[in-house]
Amino acid sequence: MITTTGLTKVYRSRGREVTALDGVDLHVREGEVYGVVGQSGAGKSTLIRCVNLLERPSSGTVTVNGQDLTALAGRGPRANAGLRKARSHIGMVFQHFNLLSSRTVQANVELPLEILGLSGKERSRKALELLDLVGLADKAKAYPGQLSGGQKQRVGIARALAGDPKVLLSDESTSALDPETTRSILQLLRDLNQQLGLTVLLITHEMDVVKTICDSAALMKGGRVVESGTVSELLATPGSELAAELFPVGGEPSGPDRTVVDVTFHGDAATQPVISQLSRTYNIDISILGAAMDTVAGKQVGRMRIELPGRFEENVVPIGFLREQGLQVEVAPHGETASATVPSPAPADALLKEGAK
Ligand SMILES: Nc1ncnc2c1ncn2[C@@H]1O[C@H](COP(=O)(O)OP(=O)(O)OP(=O)(O)O)[C@@H](O)[C@H]1O
Repeated sequence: MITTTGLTKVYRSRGREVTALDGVDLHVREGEVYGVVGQSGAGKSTLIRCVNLLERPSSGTVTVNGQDLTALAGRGPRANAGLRKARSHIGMVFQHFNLLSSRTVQANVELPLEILGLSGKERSRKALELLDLVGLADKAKAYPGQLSGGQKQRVGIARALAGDPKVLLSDESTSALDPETTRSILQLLRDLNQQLGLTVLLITHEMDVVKTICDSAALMKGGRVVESGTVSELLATPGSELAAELFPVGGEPSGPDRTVVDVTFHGDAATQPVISQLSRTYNIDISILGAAMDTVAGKQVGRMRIELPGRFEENVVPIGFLREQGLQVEVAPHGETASATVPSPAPADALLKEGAK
């Protein structure tokens, strides 16, 4: 539904150049909720603004619903009309709502419909229908100043849906809201995604947002996408930074001569009693050092850091057992769990690398 290829944006101001996007390839499938995360300055806002051509990329292409927007942007006087039309099918929701305070809630939702040239009667019908969809039918005549932050964002979402978009772009739409309101807005976005088959591309700096509603995610750093995939794929990727941030597990080994293993559960494996099976099969005591379980896209997933008695060489078979159960298993290198007291001869290091594959 959304594809960017080699998307690059270089800002030039006062003789300085800033490369905000550096060859971004993004693939968002139809009907999915896709989250882009990254630290401040990573290029997230620039990316989302380039997707609907609010910002013109320096190079690369943006295709939305099969239409190359970058080609539309460059073709003479009629180009803008084509781009405006294409853009009307891409809704956008903003962090600070961007509502007009002098207009009623209904008139705010009607604004894009005025631009699309709908008659007064049609505008009114559509706006009321959209306000009903976002749970604000009773606030049509209120002004934005009379609404809570969550209600204002619902108006913003209703307005974004006015052009019957296939795609909704959300730029930190819950960052200005408290946790409970955030949850209700995320739920609304999820409901709209499912009811209307809406594809949602959102940018956020909150991992909880990704955990709550995203099917897929990408991590941006320095204008590049450094990791991307479905949440399940990311969890199954050894060393994935996104997976570790989504399910952070801590915990230090209780002493030397212990093997620390990070186990990722997802899919069917998440519901199997693997830890007790492991303990019974090999007659070993297992300590849980840390764990984070949650439901992502309706499926239980999580990570657990466990400690097995003995060094890695003595645990090769139990670790193999965990892998056979379909679990993602990573053996923590000695240094990472601060077990500096554990001597680490070269052959064991080689095994650790093998074990961490
Ligand atoms: N209009 C502009 N002119 C010059 N530089 C810009 C402009 N907009 C963004 N930048 C620079 O581009 C880089 C990426 O900015 P961008 O706002 O896309 O990052 P971000 O990941 O969205 O950050 P944040 O989470 O803080 O909004 C930054 O170095 C920023 O200073």
